[in-house]
Amino acid sequence: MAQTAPAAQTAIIGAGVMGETLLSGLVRAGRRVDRLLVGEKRAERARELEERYGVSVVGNLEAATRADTVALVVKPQDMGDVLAEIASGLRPGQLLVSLAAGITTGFIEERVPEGVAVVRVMPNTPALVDEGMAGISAGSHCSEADLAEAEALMGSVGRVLRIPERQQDAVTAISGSGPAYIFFVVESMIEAGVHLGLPRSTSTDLVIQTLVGSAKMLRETGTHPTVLREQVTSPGGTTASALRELEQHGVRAAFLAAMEAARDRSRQLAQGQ
Ligand SMILES: NC(=O)C1=CN([C@@H]2O[C@H](COP(=O)(O)OP(=O)(O)OC[C@H]3O[C@@H](n4cnc5c(N)ncnc54)[C@H](O)[C@@H]3O)[C@@H](O)[C@H]2O)C=CC1
Ligand SMILES: O=C(O)[C@@H]1CCC=N1
Repeated sequence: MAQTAPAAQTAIIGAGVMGETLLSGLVRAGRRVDRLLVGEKRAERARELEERYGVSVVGNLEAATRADTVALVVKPQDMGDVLAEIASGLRPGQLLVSLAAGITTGFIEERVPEGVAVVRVMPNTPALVDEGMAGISAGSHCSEADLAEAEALMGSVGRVLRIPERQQDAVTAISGSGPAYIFFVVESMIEAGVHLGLPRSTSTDLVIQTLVGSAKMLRETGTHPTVLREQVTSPGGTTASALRELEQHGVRAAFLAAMEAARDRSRQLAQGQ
């Protein structure tokens, strides 16, 4: 009887917020848990993941040696140490997918054997509900098949866009950090509702549904946000009064400054700062 080849094995090294987001997404997408491995430094966290997903948590070197695809999801500052730990177990033909902000494919390629393919990814946390946005860029020894493999990995938890690596710091500032800006706006609107005298639960319901409805309109109508904003803004009405305050408080300029700061921080992380 013909033997079917076992499914490829994927390892996730670093299973904090983003690593678990990827792990849970792969499990939801139907990936067999016995084809997944995790490397995680904190013993308590490792136990938690073993109990929650039934996944094997092993040493980083073992995870990297046994896997075909290795996702690196540690902090940028820990990347050098992890690569030093796993380099001896890596071989040509394997794929390394880094999800770390700032870290370039060049940084990784210098520290692993030649012929190991590297893809840099900037994901975001909405991947937890399969609505992630990931920008992916090929390293210098990366084939179309490698890039497609990384695309499939991230595609199991949301949308994927192929981008030149020089755009990665900007992508980090927009979609990588972006969910935090949105949650910050949501928090601010909920607090404002409480100031206006609404019960907190009412204010929370109103803000969240307004956010979801607005996001759906953006995606489903394809109408430009300026047009959608104008449709809400009746001449001499309430929205115009509110928007004048936002302009006077420099909110638009604040968003530009914030995203420039995030982009610059991503560049600094690349220098190990
Ligand atoms: N949280 C987010 O929204 C996003 C995070 N990222 C990137 O994902 C990476 C991880 O970020 P988070 O998950 O937020 O951080 P985190 O601190 O929640 O997770 C990092 C995990 O790596 C583990 N770790 C540290 N050193 C290790 C080692 N030597 N071996 C094995 N495990 C080790 C830690 O114990 C921790 O569980 C970062 O590089 C970050 O830039 C990218 C996009 C979005
Ligand atoms: O704050 C950070 O550095 C990471 C990268 C993008 C989102 N979180």
